[in-house]
Amino acid sequence: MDDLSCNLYFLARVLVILIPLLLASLKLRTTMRKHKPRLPPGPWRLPVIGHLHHLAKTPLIHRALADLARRCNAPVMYLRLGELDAVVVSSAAAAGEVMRTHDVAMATRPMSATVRATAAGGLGIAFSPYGERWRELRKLSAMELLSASRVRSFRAVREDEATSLVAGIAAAACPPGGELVNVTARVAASVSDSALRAMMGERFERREELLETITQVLKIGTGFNMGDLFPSSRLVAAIDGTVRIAQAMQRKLFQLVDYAIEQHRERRSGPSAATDAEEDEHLLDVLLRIHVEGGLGCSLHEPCKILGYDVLKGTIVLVNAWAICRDPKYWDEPEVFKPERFEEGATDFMGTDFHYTPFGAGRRICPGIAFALANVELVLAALLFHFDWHLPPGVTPSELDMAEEMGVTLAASRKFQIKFIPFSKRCKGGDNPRTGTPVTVVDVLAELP
Ligand code: HEM
Repeated sequence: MDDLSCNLYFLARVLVILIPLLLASLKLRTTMRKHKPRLPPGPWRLPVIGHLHHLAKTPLIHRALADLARRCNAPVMYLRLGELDAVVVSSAAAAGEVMRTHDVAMATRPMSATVRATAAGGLGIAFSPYGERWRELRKLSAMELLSASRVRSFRAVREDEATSLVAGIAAAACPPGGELVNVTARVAASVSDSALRAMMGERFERREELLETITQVLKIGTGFNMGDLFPSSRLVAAIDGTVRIAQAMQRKLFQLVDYAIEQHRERRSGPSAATDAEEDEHLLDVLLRIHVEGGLGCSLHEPCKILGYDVLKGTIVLVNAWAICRDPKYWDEPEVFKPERFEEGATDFMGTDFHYTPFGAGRRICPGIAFALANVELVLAALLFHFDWHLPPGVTPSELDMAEEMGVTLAASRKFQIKFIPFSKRCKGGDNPRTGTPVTVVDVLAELP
């Protein structure tokens, strides 16, 4: 074979290999373009950190996300947060698609490294992946722990705690003391005691430690620590240190719960056990019974579309309920305190109106609604009934610092000091017109619908 034939033969062989490859790559590109997901819009991003720099202005992430969504005019917005893909939902219509239309696909909560450490990998109901185990836990909550009849059974505990709260404030507020009262701390302690007594039947000896640990867990579990955003990097996790702190907290929580179980078991087997009425069953008894009797997988995020945009498998979907609750599209003067906006009862808070979802919605809606309402309603009604509330001298309502603190739940960053003036008749133990006896918190309860 001469040189020319040799070259032509070589060229032909190259072409025979290249042309199919080129055609295949062209076809792949056309197919990919045709099937390229239509991701939601988002702001400009940087390498490595993605969109994190847009959130650096404030530690209050919900505010930064709301601001960004508004500026991008994006009720559904895509963000790359370090190594994580996230979609932020900031409108009621999109929230409805997440929590109703795609309820099943969204039913496994994302678990950041910090949450994984504090929640022991998702053993409890709140972070258990959607599946058989979660269904069992949910059934247990609905039928045994948080049912309407169980919540009713703790009525005496609630009334007792509310009475102590009112008495404590009255003692501090009545002359000659007449001091300012830290209402945040007092209400938090009272509601916690009520919940702990419902769980164990007694005040927990190590209550302060337990409440402090829970408060810390709620503060660090937001999912926005550096270790959460770069989960594959051991270096970032080591420098950030939050996961290590979370592990220590989880150990502490388990220790405290073990202690509570032991204390409860001892009490149940002690001399008073025989006199305990059968209906005197607390939440810990129910759990221990089920543990003895026996009883008690993971389905992930399918890809789906929200308002026409593709949300890919593995994406974290954040419904910014805070932003939706402040959207003038749904609320008249959203930043103004107007309790009368709820008077007609036109807005549902049980997960059907997606512009107001304080308890969430869909499959993972809060199962503790009845328990929560019974406590909140009584405490608020008792304090409003017994006292006139005043701000500390010289402070006007517009000067009140209403800023919130970042955490799993958003609490006011500042403790509220209130001057409580007992309504004089009630302060002196005035008469209940029906019974002729002093008005008590039980009378307040009776007035409730
Ligand atoms: C005013 C008080 C409360 C509020 C505002 C509240 C709010 C919420 C919210 C927003 C969720 C997430 C729902 C979702 O993902 O769609 C939730 C979940 C949950 N809440 Fe509450 N909650 C309150 C009180 C309680 C109480 C008193 C209990 C128990 C005694 C409780 C137990 C739970 C549990 C176990 C979950 C996780 C449910 C699951 O993942 O299946 N909550 N709560």
